[in-house]
Amino acid sequence: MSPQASQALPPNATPPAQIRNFCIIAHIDHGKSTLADRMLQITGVVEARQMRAQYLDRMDIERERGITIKSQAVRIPWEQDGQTYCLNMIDTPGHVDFTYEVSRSLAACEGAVLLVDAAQGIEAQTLANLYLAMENNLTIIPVLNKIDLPAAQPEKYAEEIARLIGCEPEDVLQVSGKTGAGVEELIDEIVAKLPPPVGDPDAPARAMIFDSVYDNYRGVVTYVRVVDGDLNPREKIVMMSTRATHELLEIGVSSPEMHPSKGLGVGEVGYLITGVKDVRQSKVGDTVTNAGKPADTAIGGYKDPNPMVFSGLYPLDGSDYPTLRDALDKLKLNDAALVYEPETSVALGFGFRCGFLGLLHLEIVRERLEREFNLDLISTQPNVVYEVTMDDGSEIIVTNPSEFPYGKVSEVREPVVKATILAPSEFIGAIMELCQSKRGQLGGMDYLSEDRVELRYTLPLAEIVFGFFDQLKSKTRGYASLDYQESGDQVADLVKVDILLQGEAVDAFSAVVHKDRAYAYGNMMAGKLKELIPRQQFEVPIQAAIGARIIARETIRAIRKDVLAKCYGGDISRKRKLLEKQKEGKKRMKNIGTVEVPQEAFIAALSSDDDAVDKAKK
Ligand SMILES: Nc1nc2c(ncn2[C@@H]2O[C@H](COP(=O)(O)OP(=O)(O)OP(=O)(O)O)[C@@H](O)[C@H]2O)c(=O)[nH]1
Repeated sequence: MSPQASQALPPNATPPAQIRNFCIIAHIDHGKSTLADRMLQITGVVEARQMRAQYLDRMDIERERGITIKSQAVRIPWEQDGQTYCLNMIDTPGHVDFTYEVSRSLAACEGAVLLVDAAQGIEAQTLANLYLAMENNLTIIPVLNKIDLPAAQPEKYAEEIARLIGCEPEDVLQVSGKTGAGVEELIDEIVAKLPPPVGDPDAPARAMIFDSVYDNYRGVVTYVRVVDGDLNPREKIVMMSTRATHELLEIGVSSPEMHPSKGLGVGEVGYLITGVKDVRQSKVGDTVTNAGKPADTAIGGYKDPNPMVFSGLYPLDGSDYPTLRDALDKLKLNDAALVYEPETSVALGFGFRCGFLGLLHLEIVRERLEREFNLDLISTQPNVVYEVTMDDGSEIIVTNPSEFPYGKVSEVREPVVKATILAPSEFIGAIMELCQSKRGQLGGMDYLSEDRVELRYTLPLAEIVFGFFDQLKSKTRGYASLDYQESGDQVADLVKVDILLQGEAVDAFSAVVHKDRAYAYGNMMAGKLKELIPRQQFEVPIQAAIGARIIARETIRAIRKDVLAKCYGGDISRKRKLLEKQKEGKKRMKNIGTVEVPQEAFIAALSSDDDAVDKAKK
């Protein structure tokens, strides 16, 4: 580096030659967090006594479910050949719903540790993440983990990895995050193999945001990787996608607690605090530059988060609606991908239609609402976003099946994904059958070893949303792994099926399904409701319809439920008690026209698990 260049660096910045930025990519449960923890311990970043399992996963839900939702960076010092290096480990979220965040974390690195469980071998997510890393031109360090396990087969899987990335099996390192074996050698390898970051220290500052987290006390903490120039405290910075200007109140590095610094130079990774209160003002993928000396072009690859799956969320108890609204407002501060708007449903009352990145995202949001805000919620069947072109050329975006237009529709498009499925080869037939039944198109098939195969399919996202993963697991006795990425949309023959109670459509049960599946859906829903809705004093027809055409019908016969039937003799207080109880129960009834439907019936009919149906029948 020239002396001039080093002058441009803020006083405490590390010269790029001594920096290594890396991440760990792995399939879920292959031991990424355990390895990251061990690295922090071995390098003395976290003292052994402070160490708690999965130091980097902060949220309770993350720790309980053992999954990593939010990415984060840690600075790790490392001595090698008398030289002190500064390693930045960027933690990537592990689940398909967060692919965009993964890709931004990767873009902040020069290299990736490809971690594979030595007892499991390569899985679908290993591949998906590897492809993303290769797209970002990262140097890959292949590593087998959990070599302490008796079931480990390091030779077999080293061969598999070598064949995949084109190296020798001997080049695959062997470590155990649990015992610490091989971890020091791995850190040495990171320093030796990964290229140092390259950037222009004299150019206007450009830093990429790869994560942004809401903190109750400090507001939004933004994690960045500086590409060119430098950022210093008290400067005015600009977010290039929105042109919004903020003052840099604090800048620093996390190791892993936050330490303020005098600035960040080329190749460095750290955090910024500007006092903004909403992660939407500090978006992942955006470029930060200096307001006084702004850069002309942003770092490529920025994308707005795009909700892929929608579902209605309703409080079980209508009076909780304001609490739900406040809770969503609070969660939004920490979750740039969550969108919602108020919605009313005849069946479920007041609630919100919410958009999520995927099913896991939906589950996490729902769980946080229930746990952190003490809410009981009903969520409607998740659906994807449809684009409808009408005969007159107008376009409608449908995020709620009950708004799907009738008649005069010229074309409907639905989102599709490219799915990678990995499984033992004995299951090829079962997997193909399943994918075919879900309207999948085979894109290709490769053998990773003689008994394990990778299948690539294009599938409608809507089919994946409807329990695909569970079916895949059960058809392959749990051996298959799945990963998918959005891949545009396709024209499809889709119709809306309405469910009518006594001639009145119940919005919560409307669904957009493929034409060939309409009868099956109609019959299934009508059958389920017949079991769930108690008999009334009059006959109630349950019908499934496409527009005005009825495609399925069930009938609930008339009867009044006589709660006193079992009450012989004349104990008036007992009788009164039973009648009171019946009245109480009626409060929990929703009226669809003149039909009274217990809330439990809605929950059970909307839920896919059979226990709920059994419970509601009791
Ligand atoms: N025997 C053995 N078990 C390990 C090792 N590393 C991790 N494990 C275990 O494997 C399981 C998964 O480890 P995690 O570190 O949570 O895996 P992860 O890849 O971070 O998982 P996600 O965050 O869900 O992606 C845990 O039960 C660990 O205790 C290892 O080297 N040896």
